[in-house]
Amino acid sequence: MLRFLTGGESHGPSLSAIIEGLPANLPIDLDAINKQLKRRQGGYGRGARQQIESDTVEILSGVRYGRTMGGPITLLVRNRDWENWRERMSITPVENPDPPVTRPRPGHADFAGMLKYHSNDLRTILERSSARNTAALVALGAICRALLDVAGIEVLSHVVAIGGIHAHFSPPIDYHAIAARAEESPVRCADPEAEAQMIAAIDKCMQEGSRDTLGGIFEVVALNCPPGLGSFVHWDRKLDSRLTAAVMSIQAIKGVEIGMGFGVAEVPGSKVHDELFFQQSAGFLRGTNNAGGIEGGMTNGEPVVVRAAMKPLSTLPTPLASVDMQTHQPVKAHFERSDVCAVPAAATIGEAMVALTLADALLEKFGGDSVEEFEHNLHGYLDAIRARGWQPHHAS
Ligand SMILES: Cc1cc2nc3c(=O)[nH]c(=O)nc-3n(C[C@H](O)[C@H](O)[C@H](O)COP(=O)(O)O)c2cc1C
Ligand SMILES: C=C(O[C@@H]1CC(C(=O)O)=C[C@@H](OP(=O)(O)O)[C@H]1O)C(=O)O
Repeated sequence: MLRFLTGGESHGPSLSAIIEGLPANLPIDLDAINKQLKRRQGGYGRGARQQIESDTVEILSGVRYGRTMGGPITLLVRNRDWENWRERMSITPVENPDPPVTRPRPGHADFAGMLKYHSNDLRTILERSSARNTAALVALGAICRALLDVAGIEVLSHVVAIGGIHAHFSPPIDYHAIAARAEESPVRCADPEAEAQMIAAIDKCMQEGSRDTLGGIFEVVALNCPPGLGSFVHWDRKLDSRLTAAVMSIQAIKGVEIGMGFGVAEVPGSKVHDELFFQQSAGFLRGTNNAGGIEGGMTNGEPVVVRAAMKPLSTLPTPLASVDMQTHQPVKAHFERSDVCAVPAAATIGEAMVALTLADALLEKFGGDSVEEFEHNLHGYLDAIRARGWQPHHAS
């Protein structure tokens, strides 16, 4: 069983994470983790904070000579901005504390958090509710990718919509090509026409007089998952419920769908279900992948396709109506600084959450205290299903 926890505040000294349950001898590449952290910081529309931060990981336990040792792995990502917040984030009481921030931002965790944690200062709420913590999750996801690599699984993403502007792709869909093109795009969108319009829409939201924020949709795809990860036997073993919960846990994500998603409700079954074929040379084949690679809570061998809708960020430069939590007077919500659009960053975080979920599902099915044992179990299973006609298709 894979277990992980993160700690840390947005403007505290650092973020930290512990992950436990990964097998020994898994290769861990610091550059590969840092590459993912850099991807998360990128994307057109991010605010001034990303110019302060330059995220890199430090590994404090669980790895020796570039390989896991089988024990808990402890990670640290420092917050550079902490230097500017030392006094305001002091762990010990200070003589002149910062005045409390009392004007909750509609849409953020401020209002419910202040009531729930009996706080008169929304700063104590935003520090942990902030998506800064996703840097720790992306570092964890990067470690899990090492296990996915052993199984040949790739996790990719791209942005499919920002501010109501949608990318269009004509079949056949080549996920490698889409992800490679998205990697070059400032908004991580592989459709050049939509990309230009998305950039223009973000620019508009940065201009005086029309300042605002934008949400959107990203898609995460996991290629080469063996059939049979997850299970239908209990609600909490179903892979679709685990993937959607993991992606929904990302700040500002308000909808998650797998494959055709909500579209399945609109058309008859004959237009939804992916017909099954068999060819001696290729094994089992599907004509379509409306199920998004999951049937009955299990991977079916097709690409796993997860899409998520992100709301526009709630720290608005032209703040919305709020109420001062001390005086109960009508006020404008608190504003310091904010991202305008973080959908490209959220796509990277979505990949990390999918990688964490798939690593957990792989370990549940194949187990093993060492990578060698894990591989032995994995190959034993793959040989067994190959004997029944299954073949990997290494779908693009
Ligand atoms: C990568 C990323 C960056 C974010 N940046 C901001 C931001 O700059 N300003 C903001 O108000 N919300 C931002 N958010 C969203 C808030 O963290 C989120 O809306 C808030 O915690 C409330 O949670 P909820 O939207 O899930 O209900 C960001 C989210 C992500 C994933
Ligand atoms: C720090 C990050 O994102 C932050 C997420 C966030 C929020 O409310 O979620 C608010 C902003 O924080 P700040 O007010 O310090 O600029 C973002 O910058 C990050 O992604 O590294």
